[in-house]
Amino acid sequence: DMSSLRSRPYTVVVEGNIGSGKTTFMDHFKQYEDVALFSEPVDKWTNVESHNLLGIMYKDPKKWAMTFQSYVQLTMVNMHKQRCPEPIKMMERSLYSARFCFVENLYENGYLDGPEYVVLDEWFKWICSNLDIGVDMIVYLRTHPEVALERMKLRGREEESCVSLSYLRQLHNLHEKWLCPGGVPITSPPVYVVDANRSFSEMEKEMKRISPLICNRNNGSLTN
Ligand SMILES: Cc1cc2cn([C@H]3C[C@H](O)[C@@H](CO)O3)c(=O)nc2[nH]1
Repeated sequence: DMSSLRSRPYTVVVEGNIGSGKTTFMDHFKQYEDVALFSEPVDKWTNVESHNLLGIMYKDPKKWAMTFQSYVQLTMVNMHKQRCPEPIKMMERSLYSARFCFVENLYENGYLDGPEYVVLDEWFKWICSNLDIGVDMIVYLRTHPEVALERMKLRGREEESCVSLSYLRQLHNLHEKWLCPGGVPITSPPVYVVDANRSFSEMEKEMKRISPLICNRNNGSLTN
């Protein structure tokens, strides 16, 4: 079959605000042996040679945003390039949300200065044009920022204790601008918007609706 011609597995990226339910959504796919799950390497971001980059970034974003986002970019490239034997690779976030949501937001808030923003963007452009960082599908867990805030508080990640509703609103708007400009989901790569404001049991139904789109891929077929 044509799958041997593919240099990478069919890649699905799960995107969404802080507290949008990405981990819960991805846990549903543990039951499929054809799907390899790659979670955000938060454990790396909170312990790089004993430095908690996530923590210091939230405590002093002006000073540490560049350092943190530079390391996030490295770990996300690593995740994109991670080979997996399974035909389907599902990633939590991507190089793209790093650039279009988080870096953009930090720059808009003045936590990244012009030179820092430009250098991160130069790295991003070089990576995109020199490495195969292809994404075949995006699942966008869309939430109201108020819902995301409540979920984030429930989870209680210490580093996020200072994250405000306005910060989540900014990130929400940047996700919308990137994935559904003018309210219309982009088609390349295709974006499946999931209403993630709903309860877990209702989300289960959504996952059952989405799963066939993801799991019944006959890889490499030209008639995608
Ligand atoms: C790609 C990417 C993920 C990501 C997460 N984060 C933050 C948001 C959450 O508080 C935490 C875990 O997602 O890291 C960030 O500031 N910049 C990021 N860039």
